[in-house]
Amino acid sequence: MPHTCPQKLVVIGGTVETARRASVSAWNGFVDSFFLTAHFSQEDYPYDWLMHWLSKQPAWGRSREFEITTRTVSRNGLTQSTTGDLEEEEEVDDDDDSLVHGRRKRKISFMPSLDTTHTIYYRGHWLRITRTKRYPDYGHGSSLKISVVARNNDILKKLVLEAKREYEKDAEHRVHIFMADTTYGCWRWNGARQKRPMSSIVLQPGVKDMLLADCKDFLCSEEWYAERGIPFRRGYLLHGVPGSGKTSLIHSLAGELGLDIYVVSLSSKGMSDNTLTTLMGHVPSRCILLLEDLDAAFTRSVSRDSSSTGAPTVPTSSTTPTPETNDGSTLSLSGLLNSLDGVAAAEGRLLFATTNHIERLDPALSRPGRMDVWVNFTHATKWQAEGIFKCFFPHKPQGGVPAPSATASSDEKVDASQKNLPLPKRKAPGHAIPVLDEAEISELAKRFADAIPENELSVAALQGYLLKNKVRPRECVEEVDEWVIQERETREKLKKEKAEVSPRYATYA
Ligand SMILES: Nc1ncnc2c1ncn2[C@@H]1O[C@H](COP(=O)(O)OP(=O)(O)OP(=O)(O)O)[C@@H](O)[C@H]1O
Repeated sequence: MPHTCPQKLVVIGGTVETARRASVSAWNGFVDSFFLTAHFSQEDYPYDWLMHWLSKQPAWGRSREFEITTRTVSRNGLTQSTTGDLEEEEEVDDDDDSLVHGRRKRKISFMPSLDTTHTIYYRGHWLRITRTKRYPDYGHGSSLKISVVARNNDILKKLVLEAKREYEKDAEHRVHIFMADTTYGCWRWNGARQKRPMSSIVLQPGVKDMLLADCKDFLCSEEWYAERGIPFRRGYLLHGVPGSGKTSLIHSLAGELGLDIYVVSLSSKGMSDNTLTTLMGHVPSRCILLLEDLDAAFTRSVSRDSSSTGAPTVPTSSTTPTPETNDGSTLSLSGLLNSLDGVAAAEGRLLFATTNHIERLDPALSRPGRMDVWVNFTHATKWQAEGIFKCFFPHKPQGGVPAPSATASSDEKVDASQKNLPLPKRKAPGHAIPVLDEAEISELAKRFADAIPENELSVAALQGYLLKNKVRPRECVEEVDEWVIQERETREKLKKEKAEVSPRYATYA
């Protein structure tokens, strides 16, 4: 019979497949009965510690199946972004020529491939490691399963602690940033940035020290708060003109205090009372929670300039929710207040909020208890202009070694023997930066500050000008008057253009 063969094959194939599945499930049952198993979800830190630890294990050299990636996959900061050529490199090299051509070499990582069980020998035990996708349909959310044959879970505890220690050692010089994902109501790791030295932020004398001391004092006062029944939280409101260093200061403080930053943009699409409450419930106890552009949350104005009305569109009564807006956002003032103060809100977090328009904030939001410390950021003062100039152009002091600069990298050291040479050059990517002596830098910085009008231009604008002249300290000072005139003209032009588009702007500006 011509039809018998395929039918037989189907039956045989089915039987073999059923037998295979039965044996796999029997084997898994057998293994599970002997193994201790720990699960780690991507949403939580231990997952990152272990992925970091795994990526460093020499055992990967012998593994027959693994994933190689250059994409940013976790908050451990080991992997770099975007695609790269595998044969090209293994590490980023600071002296690399490719930097000159605007392209950094990619760092590659070995990771356990998905749905494959890997076996690694660790402290006298064989670990079985499996990474799986938790939400394959959505393309995110991995989890890690580690099984080991052992009498108790000591070995797993040791493993997690070792992975944590290694992770923290590597993360020491970085600040991890997490962004709110309003679609899933969770936090997504967004990258790890090099810590920014506090010395690179130029503010009026005493401001940085005051903030740093306040944060440190708060972080070690948990008992004090508990004894008095005060919620263990502190809020800082940084308000003022754009480009004055609010965000930079927060990043710098996070580095100094060794805290991660959790960023919420309240005006983002899909933000609602429920989402915000869920997010707040998942903020860890010691971190910086950053609410960006607090005033934009309720105006729903895309523009942050003075032409928007500024009037909150929510009723000032803190109990009435806002109607749903076009972008699906249903965040209300009461929702925001509840999520900041509610039972789900994390204890021990430092809340930083930034705004360019403090006058638009509802008093309920900025009252003490929610925002305990207010700092006003203005346009650059002469004092700041002098400070930022000195940051850009470190001097060669009496000893011959240039003072560390905020913008100088560690390889930008000048040998003491160069002390008496005219204009020694410092190495920088593609440039030679002249190192002047202290007296000359001080004099140039003073002249630069004299030419900068008090409280008129943003520090960001000064930084832009200095960046353009980063290898020309003397010329930079000679040409600064001309630059100020140009800046004023540009601003006037912009103002006029905006006034034409929105006549109301002229009134406010
Ligand atoms: N006071 C400052 N000291 C050093 N650098 C500064 C200062 N102010 C601004 N800058 C520089 O200007 C740029 C913008 O600064 P930043 O983003 O911190 O300003 P911001 O006040 O948060 O602005 P916005 O309100 O628009 O968010 C950064 O590159 C930063 O290095």
